[in-house]
Amino acid sequence: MLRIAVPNKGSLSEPAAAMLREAGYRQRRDSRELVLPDPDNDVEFFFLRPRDIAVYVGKGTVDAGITGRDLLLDSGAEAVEHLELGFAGSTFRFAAPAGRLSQVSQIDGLRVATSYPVLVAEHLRSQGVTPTEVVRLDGAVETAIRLGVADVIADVVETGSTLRAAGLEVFGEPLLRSEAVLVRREEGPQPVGLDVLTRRLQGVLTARQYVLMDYDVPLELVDAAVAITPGLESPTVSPLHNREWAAVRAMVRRDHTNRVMDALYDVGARAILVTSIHACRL
Ligand SMILES: Nc1ncnc2c1ncn2[C@@H]1O[C@H](COP(=O)(O)OP(=O)(O)OP(=O)(O)O)[C@@H](O)[C@H]1O
Ligand SMILES: O=P(O)(O)OC[C@H]1O[C@H](OP(=O)(O)OP(=O)(O)O)[C@H](O)[C@@H]1O
Ligand SMILES: [Mg+2]
Repeated sequence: MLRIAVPNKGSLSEPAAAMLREAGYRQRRDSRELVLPDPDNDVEFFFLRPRDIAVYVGKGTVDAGITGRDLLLDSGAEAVEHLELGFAGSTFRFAAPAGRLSQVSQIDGLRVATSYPVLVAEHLRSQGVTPTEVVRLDGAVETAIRLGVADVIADVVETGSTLRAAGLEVFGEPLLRSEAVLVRREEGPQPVGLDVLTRRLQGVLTARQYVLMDYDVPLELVDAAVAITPGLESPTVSPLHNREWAAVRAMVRRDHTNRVMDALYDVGARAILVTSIHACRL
């Protein structure tokens, strides 16, 4: 039975559960449940703190887990990224009071507050920058400068509104781009069942990223239309009752939907229909 760690709290928790549910797995109804067997799918879920998940996976007590790339790197655990999951995207950045600092080298001799001390210390070392102190805080890191605990912070930035509200501004290049990832143990054989979990999650990613597009097009324009919708492998072209026209079905990137419909209409396609993909296995 594959043992899978899932975030029990925080920003990763709800989207991780939603993704697993879409992939056909049972998910807990009560947020106090800590373990959830799913015998029909031959897996067992363990609800753990997102920060601890890479540690459990690295030690081999669970086979795989969902966490953030930033948390994985900060953990120093013997776990590696197995699959990007496409949610909880963010950057990890240095920030200081607006207008005060412009490059990472200026952190030399300053105090940095962060919830990700390993990641930050390693990054600064790789840049040859030596802060006087890396102060580890649990959260609300943006307040550390105002309260005099640090001169600079390093934290997760999504919209930037938390930084703005604290009068702070990012500077230097991002330390990394993070998102939710499926992690597995670095060493040893691949756990039995991980391939099925991976295919199911990839199916969810594809179903979220693509739509199905159907349209009718005069036979002489099929090649021009198919060039616009090449699909993942090759689009389906079917005859219509009116023998001068064909029906085409292809997968199209969801975020390209309207642009592709405009282009198809311009080449002469009509009756263009778009449908969501509920589930898929490529
Ligand atoms: N605003 C955000 N947007 C996207 N990802 C975020 C955001 N805040 C945190 N994360 C991601 O969530 C993970 C951290 O989860 P964790 O549960 O430790 O903190 P949290 O989500 O900030 O929750 P809390 O602060 O309530 O404990 C990291 O991978 C981080 O990149
Ligand atoms: O760029 P934004 O869209 O503002 O998002 C980034 C903020 O979100 C998270 O904070 P959270 O709300 O989890 O509080 P915390 O600092 O206590 O973890 C993160 O630590 C940042 O502070
Ligand atoms: Mg937080």
